[in-house]
Amino acid sequence: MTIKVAPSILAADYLNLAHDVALVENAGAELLHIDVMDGSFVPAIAYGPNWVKALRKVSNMTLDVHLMAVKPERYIDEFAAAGADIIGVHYEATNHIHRALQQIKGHGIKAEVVINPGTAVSLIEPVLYMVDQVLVMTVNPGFGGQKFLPEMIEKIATLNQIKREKGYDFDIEIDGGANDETTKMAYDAGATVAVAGSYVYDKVDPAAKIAKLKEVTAD
Ligand SMILES: O=C(CO)[C@H](O)[C@H](O)COP(=O)(O)O
Ligand SMILES: [Fe+2]
Repeated sequence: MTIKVAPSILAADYLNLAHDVALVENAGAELLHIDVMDGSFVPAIAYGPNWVKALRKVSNMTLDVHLMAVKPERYIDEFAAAGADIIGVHYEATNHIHRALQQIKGHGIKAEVVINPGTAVSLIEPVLYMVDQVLVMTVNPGFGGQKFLPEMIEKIATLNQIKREKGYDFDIEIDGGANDETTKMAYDAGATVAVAGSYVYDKVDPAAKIAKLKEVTAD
């Protein structure tokens, strides 16, 4: 087994997005990570549902939508209709995380709960029975190109232990600062999906970077 790779289009060439997406799909990336930023939960603004609709037309990859938005309930239906396969909502962004996850599942797609570096795994334990994926932020959300926080490895191990003890089968995803070294560390702790933005889209050879992530996590 190897880690599944989810290139983040935040680091792609926006004017040649179709090309950059095809490149990672042909290189074996399983998911495409789409960062949605509302200018409030995080300072930046990025990618509305029309982008997901357009990407759906050109890609068969699993479209992995990371909603960095306050009250994400307001946007779930639109992103599901646009063709998202997975929608992730931040624990910190809503008073009603359980209801938001129910809303996602109501569309027949995968539901993901996301935690910031400052949020403990114990806070999301009550919803772990109902999620398909847990995203452990390995940087503070909002920007690409930040440094991986090694302290987050312990959270991955804790989630992996809960998964085994309770018989859950959610994926564990990391997002932020992924490279071959940090992805290997996360994989060894139990991560099953790595989002990689700047590491993959380094303008040199995205296919080689994906191959490297697969190589270092090959069992
Ligand atoms: O959610 C995100 C930022 O909030 C991005 O997915 C993340 O930053 C990916 O970029 P990089 O791999 O360059 O760290
Ligand atoms: Fe992200």
